[in-house]
Amino acid sequence: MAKPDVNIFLLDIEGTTTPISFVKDILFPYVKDNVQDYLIAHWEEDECKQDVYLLKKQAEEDSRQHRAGPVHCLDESVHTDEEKAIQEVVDNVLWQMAEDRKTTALKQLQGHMWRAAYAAGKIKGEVYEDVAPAIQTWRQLGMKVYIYSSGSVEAQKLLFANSTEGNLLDLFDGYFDTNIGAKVESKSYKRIAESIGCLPSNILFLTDLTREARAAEEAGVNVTVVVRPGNSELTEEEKSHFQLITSFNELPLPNSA
Ligand SMILES: CSCCC(=O)C(=O)COP(=O)(O)O
Ligand SMILES: [Mg+2]
Repeated sequence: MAKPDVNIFLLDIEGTTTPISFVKDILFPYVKDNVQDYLIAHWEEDECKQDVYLLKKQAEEDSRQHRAGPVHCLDESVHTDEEKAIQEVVDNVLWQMAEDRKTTALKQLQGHMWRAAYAAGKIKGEVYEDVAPAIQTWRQLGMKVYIYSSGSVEAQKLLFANSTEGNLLDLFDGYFDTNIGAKVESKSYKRIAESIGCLPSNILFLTDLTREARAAEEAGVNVTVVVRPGNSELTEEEKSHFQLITSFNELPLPNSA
């Protein structure tokens, strides 16, 4: 049953508003297939330099934490310094993606790469059909609606601006990404509440991942787990612990309980 003090919805993207298959089979392969050409084309541009700088800082942190990274075995005699540097970044990006890392550095580069793909009409952001009508109803009832995804804010806006359901940007009051903290850490949800200017108990977070749901709960945020085709199976304990919905239409509206 919805809690009466909830007046803010916080929505995950992958597995919640959007099929996991869109992210795994369309967005991520686009990056894997194009990262080398993208870096070669944009290497001298400020935005790309900033992306590479962040990736290098992350690689240094990973090395300090003894996380296994890619091993470089380039033949010095046939590669220029620039080719070598680009190949190292490509290897790092592919390694992070194979591990499904959610680092801010990786997500920032991915967002910049998807910009061109959306602009060229090569990609359309998939959004479940129930999402936009439900959000419109919530907004008519005076609720505020925010996004919290590991994808960068720019990537989030691109997806919703160029979606299968049209331009949905007007539906959202704001966007959060990992710059506010990781989705599996409870302090991220406290920071989000502070940033919105509300109490954690005013927020209802919708996500497919129970690790994120538990972190939000720990912060005092209300949680509903979204079960969509292709999402990870839930354990019996998870099924009984969390409120579950398979469509946004099933959500009991706050204040209607
Ligand atoms: C903004 S679309 C890209 C989604 C993405 O990169 C990702 O890692 C999925 O994260 P989410 O937190 O939405 O599950
Ligand atoms: Mg998700």
